[in-house]
Amino acid sequence: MDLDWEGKHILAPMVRVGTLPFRLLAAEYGADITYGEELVDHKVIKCIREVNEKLGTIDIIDKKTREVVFRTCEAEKQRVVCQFGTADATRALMASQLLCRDVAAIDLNMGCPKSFSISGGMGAALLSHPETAHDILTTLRRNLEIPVTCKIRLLKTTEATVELAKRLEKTGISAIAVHGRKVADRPRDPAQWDGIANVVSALSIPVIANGDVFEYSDFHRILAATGAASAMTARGACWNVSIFQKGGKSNWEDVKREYLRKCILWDNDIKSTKHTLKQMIMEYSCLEFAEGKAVNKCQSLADLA
Ligand SMILES: Cc1cc2nc3c(=O)[nH]c(=O)nc-3n(C[C@H](O)[C@H](O)[C@H](O)COP(=O)(O)O)c2cc1C
Repeated sequence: MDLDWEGKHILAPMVRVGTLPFRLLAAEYGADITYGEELVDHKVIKCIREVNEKLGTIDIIDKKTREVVFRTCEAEKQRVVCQFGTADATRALMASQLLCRDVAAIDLNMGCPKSFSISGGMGAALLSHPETAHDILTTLRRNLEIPVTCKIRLLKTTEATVELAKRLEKTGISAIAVHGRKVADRPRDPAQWDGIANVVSALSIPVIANGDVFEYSDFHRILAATGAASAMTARGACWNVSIFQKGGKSNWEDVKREYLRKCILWDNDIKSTKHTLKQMIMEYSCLEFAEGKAVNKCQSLADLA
């Protein structure tokens, strides 16, 4: 069954941030669809799927190291999207098959500009290899029963972006997220909402607009400016995940406390927990102050608590 992609407020994929506690908290504040952090296919195909009776979760665990690569639970099954970093259709399918019964959709990352991704032919490298992206998406579409989507950036020209988006649409994907920046742009460069609007005008499938949603009212602004079906936020949510709340953001201290409470409840990875807390502190305070220094020193969730 397809997901409804219309009028949704969406948590963007974020490495080291978008793990189970963060996604559940986003949903509690009002996020309709929550993307997990990018999972690299090479890593996932070395994993097994285990039911964790103690926590009530489904865990995708590395066979050798027992590292939890992805953790989810029944409560988010209808809204969690699993994003893959991949450059190969067979590997992408093998990785997807391990967890497709536990998630609402599978997404292909076509926007990550980091050298690790690009050098492996993943992320933004796929923007210049549409034939590979096409191969991956059609393979996933033909073999999976859940919706398949992808997330792109803008290309150098409007024509190129629209041509790519149309080509991807033909693979039968359910929706496409467009981050309104080019590969060379910095996060602080303003997102080009008009670039997203051009893709919306050219496609029939739902477009998810992404870039510079920092307040609840920005969801409506970006939808009005682009004509997109739905809107997605990354940094706005990372800094204060209560951005999804209609009545305005909650107190930052309360959000941090609730995030940590959920991390303890779901036994979240300490590195991911620290990283996320540090992102929050950097935005609203400073890592050099007592709290930031204390978080830096912590080695366990108990220390953080
Ligand atoms: C901490 C962080 C991690 C990110 N990780 C991913 C990722 O795993 N996959 C992805 O497609 N984009 C990733 N992005 C990009 C965001 O999903 C989003 O496209 C970008 O930040 C623009 O949205 P914003 O202006 O709301 O921040 C990440 C961004 C941030 C800030």
